[in-house]
Amino acid sequence: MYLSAMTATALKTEPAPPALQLEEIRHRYGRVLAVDGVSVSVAPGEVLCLLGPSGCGKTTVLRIAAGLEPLQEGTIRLSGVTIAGGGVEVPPERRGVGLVFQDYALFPHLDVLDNVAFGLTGWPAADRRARADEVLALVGMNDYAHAFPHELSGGQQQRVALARALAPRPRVVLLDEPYSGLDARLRDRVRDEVLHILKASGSACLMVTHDSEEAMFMADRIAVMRDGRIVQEGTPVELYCEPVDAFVASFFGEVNRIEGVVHGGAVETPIGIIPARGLQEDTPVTVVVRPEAVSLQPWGPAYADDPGGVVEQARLLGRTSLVHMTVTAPGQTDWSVHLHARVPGVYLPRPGARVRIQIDPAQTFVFAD
Ligand SMILES: Nc1ncnc2c1ncn2[C@@H]1O[C@H](COP(=O)(O)OP(=O)(O)OP(=O)(O)O)[C@@H](O)[C@H]1O
Repeated sequence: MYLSAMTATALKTEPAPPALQLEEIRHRYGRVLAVDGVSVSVAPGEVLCLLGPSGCGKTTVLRIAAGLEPLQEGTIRLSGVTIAGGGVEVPPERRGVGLVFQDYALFPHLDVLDNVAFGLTGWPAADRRARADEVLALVGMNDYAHAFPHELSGGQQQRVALARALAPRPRVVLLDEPYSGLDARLRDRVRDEVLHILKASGSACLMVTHDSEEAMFMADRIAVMRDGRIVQEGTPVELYCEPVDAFVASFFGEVNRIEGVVHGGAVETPIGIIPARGLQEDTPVTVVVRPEAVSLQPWGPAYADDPGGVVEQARLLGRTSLVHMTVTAPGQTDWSVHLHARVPGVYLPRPGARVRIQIDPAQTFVFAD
């Protein structure tokens, strides 16, 4: 086929529209403003996780994207085409979107195979069967092809629901806590498989979770939500290493918090002087220190001027050990904080032992209160 030079240039330079784009979504349940101006886009082949605590509005965003909740305000586009907003409202079954929702149940009167094949309308019979078998094998459920949903555990039903959503190779997949019914070992395997399936299929995925580790495992980008709004969006590395506030920092694992006040561009604390760039004199602040930012060494006389802690408890958690300490400011007896350190491997100093502490500044943050 002949393309004019101009068309060819346009084809080369025109970026593909997002597979899914939500713009300024607002949603009320009666007087509750559940979603307050959420905008996100997911590129083809990208996995974006909405991460936030219970009640922050993330499921509502996903339900609106799916069409399970009518859009009240905003616009939704699929590959650049408006499917909801401005008087348009395409019903869920015509959006070409794969859904795995807690309440989007399997069809009770169909067996597992037929549930999975259901969405493959228009496929030749042999291809439907082959594709259904293929996705059931991917989620480890091909032995149950002829079982009915009521004969399966919650976790097994969830795997079938995943297979059903992925079978038609949709452009966009919406997942709401898709692994919540699975035990830890199965969850690790299934989510690993789902990630590979999504990446191989090129489907864009918007996933909701309250579990930061799950979000970091799955996501190319994460949008953290609080009270109906997105408070920070970025790659997992950006969110972990440059959180915008203590809420985001603490969402990526338990943190130590130390209250203080900025003096001369820094905050003096029992664990040392922490730089507080860009914050005004006398600003009350919270210093956030990840437990993995704290490294420990047995105490020695050479460390007399360094911050030191007295161990209260030490527990092995598997790959890491968690050490609870009281840290007292050098040269003072009545200014101390309780601090947790997470150290690799088995490191279990006995209660009462003195340890020298060092803090990794890259994992220590100062936020104005
Ligand atoms: N059908 C409904 N009717 C009334 N209020 C609702 C409804 N669904 C959700 N809400 C309210 O809207 C807010 C957001 O709920 P949503 O389920 O979207 O949050 P979430 O972040 O997904 O929480 P969870 O992780 O617990 O599912 C909450 O305050 C919730 O109580």
